[in-house]
Amino acid sequence: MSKQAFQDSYPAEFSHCYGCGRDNPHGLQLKSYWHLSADKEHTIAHFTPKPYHTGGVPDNAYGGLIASLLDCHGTASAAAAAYKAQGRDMGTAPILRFVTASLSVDFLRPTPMENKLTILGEVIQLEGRKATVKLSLSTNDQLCATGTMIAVALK
Ligand SMILES: CCCCCCCCCCCCCCCC(=O)SCCNC(=O)CCNC(=O)[C@H](O)C(C)(C)COP(=O)(O)OP(=O)(O)OC[C@H]1O[C@@H](n2cnc3c(N)ncnc32)[C@H](O)[C@@H]1OP(=O)(O)O
Repeated sequence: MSKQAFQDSYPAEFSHCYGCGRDNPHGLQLKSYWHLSADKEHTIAHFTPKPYHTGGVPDNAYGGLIASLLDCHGTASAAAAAYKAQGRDMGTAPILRFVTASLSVDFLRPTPMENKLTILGEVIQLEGRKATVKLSLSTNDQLCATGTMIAVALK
């Protein structure tokens, strides 16, 4: 299985996203991959917050950062699952790209700043142009946030 990040297969015109665009030097440049565990096929990404990603107090990450990480990992996971369902490698034509139609986030506990964050995704439904993605963000084995996304493939 390819170890290329999903986002690195996006065409150049789709590579400017603040959350995951490889051509956005001011962005988060999130990278997502397949992650095979014993029981399920997930997608995974990691991100280590910088001190300026803090929320109200320096120890904790800003909620908007958490939502951004789930957002970009979710749409990338939807695209990867759609390519896989069609038996195609990511990035092959015709290009499949998803945007966020809805995203709900539950912030379960404050997210500490000093550690690497793990973002997991699971595409639980793929129907027509619509993907439903379950998301989570954890650190030090502590679940900090969960999310549900509806992503829609661009026409
Ligand atoms: C800024 C855009 C740039 C685009 C080019 C770049 C793209 C590649 C760059 C990748 C970089 C990463 C991106 C990071 C993730 C973002 O941050 S994306 C930016 C934030 N999101 C947006 O700006 C999206 C704005 N919304 C829209 O453009 C349109 O509403 C949508 C989502 C494309 C849907 O419109 P549409 O194509 O007319 O589709 P529509 O027929 O209404 O709906 C299709 C299906 O989705 C369902 N659906 C639509 N909306 C919803 C909803 N809110 N809740 C539930 N279901 C819904 C419909 O019910 C329908 O379902 P079925 O009837 O087929 O079962």
